[in-house]
Amino acid sequence: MRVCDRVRLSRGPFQARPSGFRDCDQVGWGGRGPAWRRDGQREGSGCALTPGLEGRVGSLRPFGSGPDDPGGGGVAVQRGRSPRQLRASSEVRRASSRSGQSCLIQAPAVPSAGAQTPSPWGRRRQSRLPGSRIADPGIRKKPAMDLGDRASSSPPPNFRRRLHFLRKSQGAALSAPLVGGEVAEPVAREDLAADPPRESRVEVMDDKPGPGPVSETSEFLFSFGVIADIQYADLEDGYNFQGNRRRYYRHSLLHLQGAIEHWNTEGSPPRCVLQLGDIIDGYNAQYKASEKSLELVMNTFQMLKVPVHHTWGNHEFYNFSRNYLTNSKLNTKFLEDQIVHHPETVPSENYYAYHFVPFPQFRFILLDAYDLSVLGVDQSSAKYQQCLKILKGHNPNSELNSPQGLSEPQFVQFNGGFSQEQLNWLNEVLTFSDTNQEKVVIVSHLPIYPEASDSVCLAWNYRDALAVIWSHRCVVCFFAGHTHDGGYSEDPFGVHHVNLEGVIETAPDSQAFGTVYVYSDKMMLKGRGRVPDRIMNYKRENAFRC
Ligand SMILES: Nc1ncnc2c1ncn2[C@@H]1O[C@H](COP(=O)(O)OP(=O)(O)O)[C@@H](O)[C@H]1O
Repeated sequence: MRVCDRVRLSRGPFQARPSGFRDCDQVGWGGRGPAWRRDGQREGSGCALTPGLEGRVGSLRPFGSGPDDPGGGGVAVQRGRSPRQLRASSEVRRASSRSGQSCLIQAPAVPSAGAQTPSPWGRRRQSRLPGSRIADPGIRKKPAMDLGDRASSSPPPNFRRRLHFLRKSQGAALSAPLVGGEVAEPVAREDLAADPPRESRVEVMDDKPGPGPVSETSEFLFSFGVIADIQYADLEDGYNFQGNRRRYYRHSLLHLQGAIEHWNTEGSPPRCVLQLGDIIDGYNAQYKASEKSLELVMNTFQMLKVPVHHTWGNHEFYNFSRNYLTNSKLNTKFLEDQIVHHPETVPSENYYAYHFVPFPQFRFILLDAYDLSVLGVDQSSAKYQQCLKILKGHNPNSELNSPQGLSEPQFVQFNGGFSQEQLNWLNEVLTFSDTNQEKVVIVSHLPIYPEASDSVCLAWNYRDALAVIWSHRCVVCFFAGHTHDGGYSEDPFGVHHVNLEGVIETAPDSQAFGTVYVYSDKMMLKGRGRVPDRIMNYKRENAFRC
């Protein structure tokens, strides 16, 4: 990867102080394309060039530019390349949009994760989704965005030293991670493996080729399960909003049972299971079946022999208020880890987020992607008014669930965002993990990386979350649900973004869950059914290679 000519860190009201910002070449973000209405008619025109890539100074419009917006830790990268050069150098990929829109995503000029990471099972897997609509090939330019004060923000601490180090190291493989601009000792393998099972094996599904030999130096440590968007309801099959994806409301419970049976009988049981949100469907509320359905699904989870961590998604809020959820079995905060003498790593009660340690030196962080949301909050509350203002400020549609015409299509009612308070807390936890050489896995219902997700499904202020994560070296991967179609990308800083395929849109003869096998040098997602396998190497140093 090339070190960019210049990197700018845009700073807004975002208070978290990054412990060091890594350089990157270019980051691509989802654009907007023509929309198809339910009746199949097309609305709107061709795809817009990705915001920020059309000017000579690449820019990502930072969230939080207004007084009511949270965050503002967006990044601006890539200078001195014309739109034509950018288009020529960037792989233009098409991705489907759940809104029925198609969009073009400008992939980074650097080799993308899909290209860098050899497919573990011999096939190259992409985040390109089945059934995607192809975007209009005509690319419409938008005027460059005004960065205002942010463009002239000073670079992060240690930036110059870091850049100097990177330039000096061009061509040389960096094996040691950076901490605060200094070269740190590599994490010793022994440190990672306090008491791991002495085995190096991965189960292989019959329908997939084997993963190939696991390196002899790679030591298996532990595993965990992942499952997303169960959306159970006692209803006949239906369809998604666009009417093109079948939803198996009843069968989703059987899929869950199958996953639990699998995890319960694995030779080396997973340490825990991560439930990525939308456990029951919003339709339950209409039929006044919310509590009954939740009970049914939770009773099924009772069969699981290991702890389950529940994330909250939009469908949780269609069924229940935030207050209700806080006092329900869906609140698994009691499983949190408390770090003695580090009160800054204790989450506030204002959002549903916590961290835990399933295995020594591995910290998992569960985030609340609806911390800023109009869902589940009392409409008379100040928070509701604040969130509605943010949403309406970015979405002028009368139907706030519609992304039609939006330059930032993630600003829809069924999404939400992270408050500054939560981002500051995340920054503190990641700082602790950096200092203690921990590896971190982050979980959220909403995805935050455009390359791995439909742009309509991203968290409102996904850039702020990325800015925090990218300012630390400890994060290995970010698991999200919500899209149902799945997706994957390794970002330029070596963070693997996995969007898990949703159970609700999984046919009865298939499956949708996975087990992640954690090794001393990588994580391997073994997908079941329509969940693809992934190898996620701990390769943060790649972000600094030329
Ligand atoms: N393009 C859209 N325009 C208007 N409403 C939409 C649109 N997409 C989704 N919705 C509405 O938003 C809500 C959430 O959508 P849904 O597809 O059920 O979300 P999820 O993918 O989380 O299951 C539903 O009430 C749905 O009707």
